[in-house]
Amino acid sequence: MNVTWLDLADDTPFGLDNLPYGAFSVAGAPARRIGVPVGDRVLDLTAAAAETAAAFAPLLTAGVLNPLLAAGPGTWRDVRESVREWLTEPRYADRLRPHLVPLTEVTTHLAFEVADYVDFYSSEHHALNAGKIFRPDTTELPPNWKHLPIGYHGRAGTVVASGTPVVRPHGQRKPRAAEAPSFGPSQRLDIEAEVGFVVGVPSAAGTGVSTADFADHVFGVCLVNDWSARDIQAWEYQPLGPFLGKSFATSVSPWIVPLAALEHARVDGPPQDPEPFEYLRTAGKQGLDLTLEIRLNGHLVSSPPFASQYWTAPQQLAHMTVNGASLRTGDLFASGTVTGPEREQRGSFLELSWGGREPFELPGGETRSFLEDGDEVVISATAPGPGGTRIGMGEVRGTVVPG
Ligand SMILES: O=C(O)/C=C/C(=O)CC(=O)CC(=O)O
Ligand SMILES: [Ca+2]
Ligand SMILES: [Mg+2]
Repeated sequence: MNVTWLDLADDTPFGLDNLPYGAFSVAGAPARRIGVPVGDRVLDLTAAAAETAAAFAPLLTAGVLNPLLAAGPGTWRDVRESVREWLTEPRYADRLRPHLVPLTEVTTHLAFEVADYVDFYSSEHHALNAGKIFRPDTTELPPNWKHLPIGYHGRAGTVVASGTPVVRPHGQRKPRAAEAPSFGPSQRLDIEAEVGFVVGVPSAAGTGVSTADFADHVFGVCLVNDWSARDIQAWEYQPLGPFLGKSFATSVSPWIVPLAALEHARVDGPPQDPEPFEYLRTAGKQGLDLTLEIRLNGHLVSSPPFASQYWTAPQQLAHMTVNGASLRTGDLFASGTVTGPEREQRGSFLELSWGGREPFELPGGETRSFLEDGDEVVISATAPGPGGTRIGMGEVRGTVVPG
């Protein structure tokens, strides 16, 4: 649907309306470069910017997106417009063709150096399910849940690139029926399918970022798998919240989709009752109609709808800075597990197997409650693009290896 000198399939997830950014290398040349997937290739943006003597070329030589993230919305727009121009105007074809690498030949890496990492808890369906499973006497949301987007600060240093093997964590756990805790490898290793937001422009301590200023700070969106050891988590988490049950690995997808590519995905968030405090109010469409898919060993096990999240990303950002906490370039905040109202829209195995009490079936007759060694989980997502097209968010992949 776009005019381009490239050979692009009409239904490619990486068309000219998408143009996400990531870091990659190729065999024999380990230096990391910034790339933009288009069709079945990756444009080496580091080389293309140098080739065309673009003013922003120096922002693309660090092997991570951080300098570009820090440059802010004006530069983000310039880069996006330049890439579109390069890929549409035939006069660039000969100069840029050498900088297009087949996607199958690249190794992707963490796209940005993660500064701080925050994880929220913004799906009402997930919060209700998790409450019922972890706290069987609970039938309702916690009393604070509809007043503020609950979150916790996670471990930035263990955010890993898609494809990084996930080592089964060891820790303390105490099944409800057991008298005393025991120590060993987690027996309830799980996933959480989430959407991550990547901060570009920092904010000063003491100021806070209003919901209206979201797009002045946030660069784009990725997919997150917040690996969770449910047995370690259940024993350790009260009263301070998640600690070792979630800090061993958090996987992120390689391509960061800029907010500009998600204009057609914007939808109203669900109605909020009670009306939130002034600093959490928003106007316009602040939700995103992303459809996630979770595959276990190649089998589709769930399709969580992101549009069903109660709290939106601008509200999460406003909340995490309302106390005056500053933002840094590379901060990552994740939505929390994305779970919809239906069984086949649950974003964790905890929910799919209802705490292990209802193992779910895979094609071929196998069943699962939690992850076994060798299991591979792939979370992918698409978003509406212009004219009925779909934009690909890529995927985040990880295989469990014995601890
Ligand atoms: O309800 C609980 O005790 C625990 C919930 C979670 O583990 C979820 C969490 O990490 C936040 C989220 O991903 O929604
Ligand atoms: Ca989580
Ligand atoms: Mg984690």
